[in-house]
Order: sequence, then structure tokens, then C-alpha cells
Amino acid sequence: MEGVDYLADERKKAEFDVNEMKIVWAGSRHNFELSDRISKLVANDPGFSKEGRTMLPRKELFKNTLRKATYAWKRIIELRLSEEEAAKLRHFVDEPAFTDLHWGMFIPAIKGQGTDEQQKKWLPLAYKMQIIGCYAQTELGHGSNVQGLETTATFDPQTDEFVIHSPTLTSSKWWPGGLGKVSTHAVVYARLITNGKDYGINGFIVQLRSLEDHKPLPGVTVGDIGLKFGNGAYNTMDNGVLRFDHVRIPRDQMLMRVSQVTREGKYVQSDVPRQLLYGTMVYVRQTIVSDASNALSRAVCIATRYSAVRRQFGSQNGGQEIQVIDYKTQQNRLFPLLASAYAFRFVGEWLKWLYTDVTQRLQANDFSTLPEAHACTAGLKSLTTTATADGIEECRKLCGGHGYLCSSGLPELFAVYVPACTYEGDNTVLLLQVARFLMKTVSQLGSGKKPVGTIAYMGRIEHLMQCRSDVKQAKDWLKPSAVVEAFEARAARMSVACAQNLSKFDNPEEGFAELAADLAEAAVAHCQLIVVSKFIEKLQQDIPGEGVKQQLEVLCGIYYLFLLHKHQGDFLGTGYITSKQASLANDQLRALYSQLRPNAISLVDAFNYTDHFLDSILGRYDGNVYPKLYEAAWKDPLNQSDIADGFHEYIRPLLKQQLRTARL
Ligand SMILES: CCCCCCCCCCCCCCCCCCCC(=O)SCCNC(=O)CCNC(=O)[C@H](O)C(C)(C)COP(=O)(O)OP(=O)(O)OC[C@H]1O[C@@H](n2cnc3c(N)ncnc32)[C@H](O)[C@@H]1OP(=O)(O)O
Ligand SMILES: Cc1cc2nc3c(=O)[nH]c(=O)nc-3n(C[C@H](O)[C@H](O)[C@H](O)COP(=O)(O)OP(=O)(O)OC[C@H]3O[C@@H](n4cnc5c(N)ncnc54)[C@H](O)[C@@H]3O)c2cc1C
Repeated sequence: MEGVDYLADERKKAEFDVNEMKIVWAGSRHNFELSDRISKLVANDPGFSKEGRTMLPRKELFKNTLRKATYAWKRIIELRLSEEEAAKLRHFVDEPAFTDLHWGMFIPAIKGQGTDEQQKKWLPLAYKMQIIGCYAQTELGHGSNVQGLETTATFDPQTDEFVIHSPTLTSSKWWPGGLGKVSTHAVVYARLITNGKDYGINGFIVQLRSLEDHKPLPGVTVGDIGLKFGNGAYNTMDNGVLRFDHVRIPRDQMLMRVSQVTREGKYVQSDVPRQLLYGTMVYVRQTIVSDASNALSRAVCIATRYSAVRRQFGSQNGGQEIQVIDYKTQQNRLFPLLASAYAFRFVGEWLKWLYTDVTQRLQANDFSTLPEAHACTAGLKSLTTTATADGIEECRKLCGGHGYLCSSGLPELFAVYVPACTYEGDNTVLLLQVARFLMKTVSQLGSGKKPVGTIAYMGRIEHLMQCRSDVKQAKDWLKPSAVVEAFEARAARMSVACAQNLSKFDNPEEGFAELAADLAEAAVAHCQLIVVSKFIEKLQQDIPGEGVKQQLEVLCGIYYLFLLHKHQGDFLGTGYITSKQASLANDQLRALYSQLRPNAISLVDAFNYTDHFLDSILGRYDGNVYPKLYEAAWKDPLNQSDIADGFHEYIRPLLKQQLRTARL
């Protein structure tokens, strides 16, 4: 029956003002109204339909993405959308495309690493999309190790040009999105060589294709790297391969904010730190953290709604069976993910603030907070994308067999999301960056340098090394001070233990390599402390709306108690809690699940997702799952005829042969 809300009873159970929660989720009333307006604009426009996307062969899929991305751009111009509105439109169109790299990396690289003059020349062309760019850093042989890249940019003083060259097969650029078939230009990272000396990696703007006929320019070999994981999914993107055979570019196409090469070929290092060359990655890592809550909340919305619709076992006297959401095991798998979606939302908001702050400082030549910004963006990118990718897969399993159908929306969501654990820095490599930062911090304790920001807790190291939890009953675990101290003590003790073990090695790099697994765990503990602290800080703000703050307190409690339970070994092993206190934490966690249960559907409604955006039969707002699943099955191309293609060729002879054998 159309128009019936099968989840209406669930919605009536809510103990808080859902509309106010929508504003908390969006970050502000302005953000809510913006998201609401743009998501509906996209959902109601047939030009952005997702129908049949997972069934298209690659060439058609890709062409369809080109159509959608250019149609999006046309609508942005026609509707005179602001940058903020355009970014929202891209989000709700929900299809990775070359435009992501153009706007998300090519332009930021020029802005961050180009001189004023270079920005004046290139940005207007890029803003009007008269040139389309990508970010060509990774090579076939090296991705994580940026200093190991092999592409060369050799200065030729005779002609005042750089010669860009790929000296080996492994120096082929490999992976850049938008490169394979679309980009006319790229910011290419290459080893800068002048006067015979190698000055390491720098960015260069290189034209790849003709602006007349789009053919690769002389000396440029470029193409797509091939089909990737999952149907549809990230195959809408033309990740590419690129080789240079002595391609010449003018000297002024070297991005010269960090260092310059003069007309005479002299290398000049300006007074900004070289790490600014990695600035685009810091920016994108911060956007990836913000985006984690989008992807996780989407999967959680689908799994929560479906868990309320789905019933299995427990029918009494012919009554209805139990909703699977009422099983404690389902709650123990689902509710921490719901809580994580909210936690990542708030930490994402905070990281955006931190990034804006560091950017303003950099503009004023204050580089003091750059190391912390790097550690936070790297660590939180790693933590949130790992948890989100795992969480999406868990949501698929929470939906049983139906979660495996593409029409559940979950397989595609997973396939699109999972590379976030690798791109913009492999998650383990990034954790090791955080660990380096932590080890440096520990080594400087007592030097008079006071740790600030997210590592301020290290300044209380003596207390944190010896304090013990004073939790006596389950509800003591609801006290923010008890929780923050537990996470601080665990993180501090794990870092100090690593530092002590490192000091046993004569060669610190050898020690770091040997202890890498422990160091990565210490980094996780530090990053979890940040997420927990930011959630707790959020709750200290004035939050309007009936029952909204109480629900957020429940979610926050679930988030940290679930972590405490999952990482019990760390908390017990470092001696901060006893096994009795660990068990009390678990009792409190179960109690919070019961408090959350009646609000679960409304908490996912607060994400305010349209059915178009969710693109999931299991996650439909009205819960009308079964008729729609049944209907969708018949739309599969295999069901266009009763007799499948290939039947006469392969199956019929088999059946006939069996018939003959049976007769014998
Ligand atoms: C229609 C229009 C609509 C509008 C649409 C708008 C759409 C916008 C969408 C935007 C979304 C964008 C979508 C993105 C999609 C994903 C694309 C993915 C792209 C990529 O993957 S690009 C390639 C990314 N590659 C990596 O991340 C490589 C990882 N490796 C590294 O970062 C480094 O090699 C590594 C591991 C850090 C090591 O570097 P190394 O130089 O060897 O460094 P050391 O370890 O020796 O450290 C030296 C020193 O530097 C510090 N450091 C390191 N990195 C940084 C940094 N980034 N910032 C600051 N400081 C850094 C490090 O801590 C050390 O410091 P010390 O003080 O200890 O010396
Ligand atoms: C979908 C997608 C889109 C991408 N888009 C772009 C793009 O637009 N532009 C671009 O330039 N690049 C892009 N990339 C490339 C991406 O940035 C790299 O793949 C990424 O940085 C990881 O590097 P790698 O592939 O060299 O992994 P590797 O470093 O080879 O990792 C392999 C394994 O080795 C481990 N490992 C590596 N080094 C260490 C270490 N020091 N200590 C411990 N373990 C280690 C890793 O943890 C991992 O398990 C994209 C990648 C993907 C998948």
C-alpha cells in the first residue's frame, strides 16, 4: 500500500524533538536549511536519477557520470549557486567524478603552493572550468613514500623551461582521479633538479591534453588504469596512468610558494616550511573526516530502519515475531555505530575549526600549530575512515541476506567508501605519523616546552601515570571527568611505554620500525581520546530542543563505553581500571542501549536523508520494504525474458543429454 508509514509507531516513541536534532546534526540552522533545500532539489531532478546505475557497463557508466557532472555544473551556473551550495549539490548528487579532484585537489594545490601571480593566472581558468585539473602525485612504484617519487623536473637554463620526464616504468603516475580521460592539466609532483642537484619533490602545473581536440600533447602518454572494486561504485572515476617523455613546460609553471628556481637556475628556499608542499593533503584529510559521518550515518540509517521492519522468531500465541532491533546482540552491533556517526560529526566540525585556524596562522607566517594540525588530520582521517568502512560492512551484515542485494544500497556504499582507508594516506602509515608526533612530545616532556592543544594532557603526565579510576558503581561511568581521565591515562601510558621501549634501541629508526605495531596502537588511543573529548565538549554547549541533549548524552556514553569495552585490554593492561570497573562499564553500556532503543528511528531520521540520497529499499523512510524489494527484482535485466540468453546454447543441450541418459 502506497502512502502508509510502516515506521510510524517507531516514530511516535521518540522522547526528543527530532527537528531540533536535525539542526544539531547539520551544525546550524543555516546548514540544515541549505542541506534540506539542495537535497530536495537534487532528488526532484530526473537529471540526477540513480536508476540502474549499478547495472551499467563501465563505458556507459562513465559517460553517464560525465553527463551528470556537467549537468550539475550547468545547474550551478543557472541557479547561481554559491560555493557552499555547489559543494552540497555535489554531495547529494552522490557520484564520484573528475570534478571532485578538480575542485578538491587541483585548485587547492594551486591556492596553497602557488605564488600570488600564479594564482592570478591559473585560478580564473580553473574556476570557470576552462581548464580541468587533477592531482598527480602517486606513481606505480610509490604512493605512501612521497620522497621516493621518481618523476623528474630538470631545469634547462638554455630555454628557461623544466623538462618533465618519467625515467622508469615505476615512475608512471598511477591512480590520480580525473586523469585517465578528462583532465587537461595536472599538478604533477616531481623531483626538482637544477644545476645537476636533486632538491626533492615539488609541484608543477603541466598541460596534458590539447584544449582543441583533447588529444594527449606530444610526449604525454595517458589513459585509465582499469576497472576497480564493486559494481558502479568508484568506477565512475577515471583514475589514470601518465607518462612523460621529456615534456617541456615554462619555468613559471613550477609552483613557487615554498621554493623557487631563478632564471639562472638557482634554487631558493623561502622561509615557509617545506611541509607546506603536503598542505593539499592536510586539507583533503580534514574534508575526509567531515565526510566519514556522512557515509556512516547513511549506512546506519539503512540498518536501523530495516532492523525495525525486520522480524524473526519469538511469536507468542500467533502474534507478531520480534523486531530484530530488539535483540541485544543487534543493538550491541548497531547502536555503537549510530553513536560513532554522531561522534564523527562533532569531531569533524572541530577539525574544520582547527584547519581554518591553522590556515589563518600560516597566512600570517605562524607555523607553530602545523605539526599538531598534521597529526590531528592524519590520525582522525585514519581512525574515522577505518571505523566507517568497517561500520558500513557491519551494517550490511546487520541487514542479513537482503543487505547483500545492490538494492539495499550497502554494497555500493561500501565499495565507494572503502578506498578512503587508502587514498590520501594509507591508514597505518598515517597512524605512524601520529606516533612520531607523540614520541616527540614525550621526549620533550621536562624540557620546559608545555604541550598544548590535543596533547595538553601530556603536561599532566606524572598524575596520569599513577592515577586510578574511582568508579564504584555503573552510573559513575556517566561522569565526564571519570571518562576523560580514563582515556587520557590509557593514551599517556601507552605512549610512555612505547617511548621507554624505544629508548632501549641504539638506533631510534630501527626501534621505531620494530615497535611499529605498538606505536600504531598508541596513536589509536590518542585519536580516540580526541573524539571522546570533543563529544563531551559538545555536550557542555547550550543545546536547545526538548530531550535533545539527553539523547546526545546517551549516544556519547555509548560511544566511549563501547570503546572502553572493545579496548578493555588497554585499560586493564595499563592498570587504570580493575576488571570489576570494566564490568561496571559494560553494565552501564547495556542500560544505555535500552534508553536509546525507543529513539533509534528518530535519531536516524534526524540525518534528514531523502530516499533519493539513501538509494536503498531497506532504508526507505516509510519502511515499505518487502513490496519494493519484490518489485525491484523484476527490473533486473535477467528478468526481461523468461528464457535467459545462453539457455539454448548451453543449458538446453545439457538437459537433452540428461534426458537421453535417463532413457538409457
Ligand atoms: C560541480 C562542482 C561542484 C563542487 C564540487 C566540490 C567537491 C569537493 C570534493 C572534495 C573532496 C576531495 C575528494 C578527494 C577524493 C580522494 C582523492 C585521493 C587523492 C590522493 O590520494 S592524493 C595522494 C595522497 N598521498 C598521500 O597521502 C601520501 C602519504 N604520504 C605522506 O603524506 C608522506 O610521505 C609521509 C607519510 C607523511 C612521510 O613523509 P616524509 O616527507 O617522508 O616525512 P617524514 O615522516 O620524514 O616527516 C618529515 C616531517 O614532516 C612532517 N609532515 C609530514 N607530513 C606532513 C604534512 N602533511 N603536514 C605537515 N607536516 C608534515 C612530519 O611530521 C615530520 O615532522 P618532524 O617535525 O618530525 O620533522
Ligand atoms: C580510489 C583511489 C583514488 C586515488 N586518487 C589519487 C589521486 O587523485 N592522486 C594521487 O596522487 N593518488 C591517488 N591515489 C593513490 C593513493 O594516495 C595511494 O594509493 C595511497 O597514498 C597509498 O599508497 P600506496 O598505494 O603506495 O600504498 P603502499 O604504501 O604501497 O601500501 C601497501 C601496504 O604497505 C603498508 N606500508 C607502507 N609503508 C609503510 C610503512 N612505512 N610502515 C608500515 N607499513 C607500511 C601499508 O600500510 C599497506 O598495508 C588514489 C588511490 C585510490 C585507491
